[in-house]
Amino acid sequence: MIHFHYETAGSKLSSVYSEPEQFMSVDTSVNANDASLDGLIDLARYPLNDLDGEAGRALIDQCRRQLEDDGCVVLKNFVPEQALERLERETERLSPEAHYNQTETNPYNSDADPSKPASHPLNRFDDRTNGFVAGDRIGNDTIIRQVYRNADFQRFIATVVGMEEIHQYADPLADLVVNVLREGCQHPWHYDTNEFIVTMMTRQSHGGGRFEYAPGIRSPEGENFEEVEKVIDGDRSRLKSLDLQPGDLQIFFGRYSLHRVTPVEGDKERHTVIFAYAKEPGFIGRPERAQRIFGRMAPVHEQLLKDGMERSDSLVD
Ligand SMILES: O=C(O)CCC(=O)C(=O)O
Ligand SMILES: [Fe+2]
Repeated sequence: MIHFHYETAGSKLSSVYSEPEQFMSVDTSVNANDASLDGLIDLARYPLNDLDGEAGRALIDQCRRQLEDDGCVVLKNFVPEQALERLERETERLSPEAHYNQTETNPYNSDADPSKPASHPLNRFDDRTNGFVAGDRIGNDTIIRQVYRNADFQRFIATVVGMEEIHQYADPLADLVVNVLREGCQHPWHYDTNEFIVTMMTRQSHGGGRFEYAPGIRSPEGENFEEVEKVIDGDRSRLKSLDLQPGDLQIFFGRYSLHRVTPVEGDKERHTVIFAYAKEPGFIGRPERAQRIFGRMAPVHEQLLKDGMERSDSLVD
């Protein structure tokens, strides 16, 4: 029996994007591990299949240290050269399925606050113009889903982020998502709802499309609005900018680090894959969010909407 977990006000691991895949399908069960990482990941450099070995432990240590230092770790060329082309073709093939939901958002994905000045971060809205390919469009035979479902990969991520275990989302739209940025499109300054996300770039644009972030600019102790306002005004003094390349894997704690993807220049799309995991099994994003982000719901969301609305007052956006 599947238990549903809703995003609640206190929830740290909620779905920003995606919604589910074939909910009842055995293939999507938690901890499935039906495909080897051989050839998909550079296991010589990143021994995910031997994390208890010396090299594995060194890798974990290094990732943890970097995450502690600035909430972000990038594993360059995680996907080896010979698999890159297949990977790029894969998201290229999937990208026409992207749903574009052009909206204006502030960094908090919230309403404006008229009691604050126009310059206040809560009142700073910018275009969000990226598209998302939902998880149920990403088949079990794809490279990216094989990586997503792989037990060694999951164990690696869990160990690095310091969680006993992590689980695939039970949400068929939000579990695995391709983020598509076309020419002129951007993902403006924001925080993630998820405590951490794992992304893999599969295609880089000719220009722009840079990932920029302000490490740890806010914390559970405070929003630090003053500093956030400076960043939005163009102060780059505390920013880090990543030159992500296809095949790089990024693990990022986006809840405390303000971040954005700058506008894409040129006619080549920028693609990143977003792997979403949760602390508990059975996690499903809110139906309204699925509708907003993917332009539709999965059957499981419709069911939740029918059954669970009396709990809606405890849900946040
Ligand atoms: O595409 C990326 O590099 C990251 C996008 C991002 O920040 C997000 O989807 O929340
Ligand atoms: Fe983000």
